[in-house]
Amino acid sequence: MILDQLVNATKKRITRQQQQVPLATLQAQVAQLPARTNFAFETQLLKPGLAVIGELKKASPSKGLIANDFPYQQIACDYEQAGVAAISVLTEPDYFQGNDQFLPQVGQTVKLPLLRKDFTVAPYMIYQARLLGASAILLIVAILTDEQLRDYLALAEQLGLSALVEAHDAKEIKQALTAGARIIGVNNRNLKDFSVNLQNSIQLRQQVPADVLFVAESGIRTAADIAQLKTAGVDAVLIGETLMRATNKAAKLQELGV
Ligand SMILES: O=P(O)(O)OC[C@@H](O)[C@@H](O)c1c[nH]c2ccccc12
Repeated sequence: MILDQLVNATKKRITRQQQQVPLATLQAQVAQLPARTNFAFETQLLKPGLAVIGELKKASPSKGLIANDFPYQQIACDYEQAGVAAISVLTEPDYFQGNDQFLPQVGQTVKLPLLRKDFTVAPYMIYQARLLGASAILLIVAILTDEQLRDYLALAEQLGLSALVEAHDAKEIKQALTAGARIIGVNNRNLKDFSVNLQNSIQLRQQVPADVLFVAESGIRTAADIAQLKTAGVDAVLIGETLMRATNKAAKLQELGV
């Protein structure tokens, strides 16, 4: 199963990194940073209207290479000018051709809050996210225990990071809510078999109370998709491939009607 492979690869990578730079070093570095309390990612999604999170993703396990040419700083600028609320940056190297350094480099280029899109499996990665300049991290319910989910949410909060908690079904939404998630993303792509169904986020919308932000993720391609998601009352959409493949990001967003 792909999700297991992603988790295993990430655990290996982080173990290796932790041997080179121990957790205590990252903690000391974070302690030197000014406290951050504005939770910019969440603030952006709270604004009225449908918020768009544009994703920087060169490749993916389901689609292979998406962008041969990947001028990520330029794309980030284009996203910002096109009016997205935040940018999701894939940092996972083995399957998504991401890189941790995309975060600080994109952070230098745009003012928008950045989501570190990776498979968070250790507190180490949350300290990394803060040091790399992210405003938010991704926590995937399916790969964490309830205890980890709660602890990682608390750590993120303590470091001034928002957390997008990703669920795929009603049970996982309940786990996310119980853990105290304030932003829940419902993935339309099943990370176990890659199948995509836009109805997943639409059908699950009502499982999330109005005071928790709801993000519809994956497989969003057309104005009709956006119209349905708006009717369902989602707060935000996370769009990767459709925007990555569009030469003119602003025109694509206009076409989608967001
Ligand atoms: O490219 P798409 O179909 O628009 O999907 C974007 C985003 O939802 C997807 O990249 C994603 C959703 N959850 C993830 C978890 C890890 C990596 C990637 C993802």
